[in-house]
Amino acid sequence: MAAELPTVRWGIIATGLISSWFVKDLMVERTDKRANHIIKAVGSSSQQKGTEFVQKHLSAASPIPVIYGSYEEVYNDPNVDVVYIGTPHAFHKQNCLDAIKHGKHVLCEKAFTINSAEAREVFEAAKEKGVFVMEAMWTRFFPLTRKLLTLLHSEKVIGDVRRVFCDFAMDQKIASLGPESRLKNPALGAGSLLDIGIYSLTWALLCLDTGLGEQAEKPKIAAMQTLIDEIDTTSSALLLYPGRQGVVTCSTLVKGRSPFCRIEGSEGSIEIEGFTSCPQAFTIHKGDNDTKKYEFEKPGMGFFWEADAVALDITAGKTQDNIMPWSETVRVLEIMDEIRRQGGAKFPQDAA
Ligand SMILES: NC(=O)C1=CN([C@@H]2O[C@H](COP(=O)(O)OP(=O)(O)OC[C@H]3O[C@@H](n4cnc5c(N)ncnc54)[C@H](OP(=O)(O)O)[C@@H]3O)[C@@H](O)[C@H]2O)C=CC1
Ligand SMILES: O=C1OC[C@@H](O)[C@H](O)[C@H]1O
Repeated sequence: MAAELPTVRWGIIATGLISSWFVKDLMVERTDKRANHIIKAVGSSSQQKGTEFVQKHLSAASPIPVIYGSYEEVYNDPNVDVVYIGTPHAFHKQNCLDAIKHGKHVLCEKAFTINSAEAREVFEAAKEKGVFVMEAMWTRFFPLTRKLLTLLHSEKVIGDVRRVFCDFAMDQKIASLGPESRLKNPALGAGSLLDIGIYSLTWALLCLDTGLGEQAEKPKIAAMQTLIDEIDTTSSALLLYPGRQGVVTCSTLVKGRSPFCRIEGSEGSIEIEGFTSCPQAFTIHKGDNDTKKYEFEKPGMGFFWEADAVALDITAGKTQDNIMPWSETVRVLEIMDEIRRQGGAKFPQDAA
C-alpha cells in the first residue's frame, strides 16, 4: 500500500455481478493509482451469499472483509467510510437514503435512481447530512474519455461537432429470464434505457455539449421505445440542439457492434471502439490519408478510476465530484424521464 496516497475504507452492498467486478478492480495492481482502497465490509441479503462472495472474489484481500447478513450492519460499521451500492435500480433510492442517514459517503451504481424525482430526494438528504454522493458512471472516468473530450472540445480536433450517433446493444435473452431478474422485472427497474441506453445518452451529451448539469443546454427530444411485457427492449431518441443533433439508441434484443459511436464535425469525424460502457480506442478521421488511432491499455476493467475519484473527493472534504456532479445525474435522469414519457416505459415509482 502506498503510504502517501489517501486511503478509503469501503462497505459493499449486494453481492451480484457488478459488485464482483467492482471489488476485483479495487484490488488490481496498477501504476496510475491515486488512492488506497480497503474493502472493510460486505453486506448481503444473506450471510451465506456474503461468505461465498468473499471466498470467490476477495480471498486475496488484506484484511479479509467483515461479512454481514444485512445492509444495515454495513451502514452501522464505524470502520466503513464509503458505501458502494450494487443493487437493482429500484432499490438505489432507499439504499442511498439509509447509508446517508448513518453518515456514510456513497457511490451508487447507474442508473442512480428510477427517475429524477428520486435522485433529487437523495441529493437533498446528502446535502443536509453533508456527505459525499456520486453516481457510478464509470465510463466518464476512463482516461480515454477524458482525452477524447479534451481533443473534441478544447483542441477542436474535428472542428465544430455537428452530429453524434451512439448505440449500446446486447442480447440479454430477456424472453428466457424469470420475473426475479432485474433485467425482466419492472418493479426492479428493468428496461433497456436505464440499463444500457444511459451510456449511449451519456456519450451523446458529453460530445454535443461542454456543459454539465445546470450549465448544460437543454436539447429538444423526440423518442420512441418498443415495449415487451411492459419493459422497454429498444429505445431510440433524437437530441436536437441549435445546429447539431444526437442519435441515441439501445436494445436488449440484439448484439451490438464496435465502433459504437461516431462523432461528426465540420473538419472530420471520430469513431469510438470497444463496449459502449467500456471503451478501448478511438480513431480521428480527417481525410483518406489522415487518420490517427488512440489506444488505451488497462490492467483490469476500469472501475478503479471512478473509485480513485471518490477517494480523492472524500479526502478533500467534497460532497460532489466535478466529473459527475449531482446536477449532471439529475439532468441525465430528466432526459430519460422524457424519453420514457414519449416512449411509454413506466415504473411503479413514477408519479401518475
Ligand atoms: N457499471 C457497469 O458496468 C454495470 C453496472 N450494473 C448496475 O449494477 C446494478 C446491479 O446490477 P447487477 O449486479 O447486474 O445485478 P445482479 O442481479 O447481478 O445483482 C444484484 C444484487 O442486488 C441484491 N438484491 C437485493 N434485493 C434484490 C432483489 N429483490 N432482486 C435481486 N437482487 C437483489 C442481491 O445481492 P444480495 O442478495 O447479496 O443482497 C443481488 O445479487 C444495477 O444498477 C446495474 O445497472 C450492472 C452491470 C454492469
Ligand atoms: O452497466 C451495464 O453495462 C454492461 C451490461 O452488461 C449491464 O447489463 C449494464 O448494467
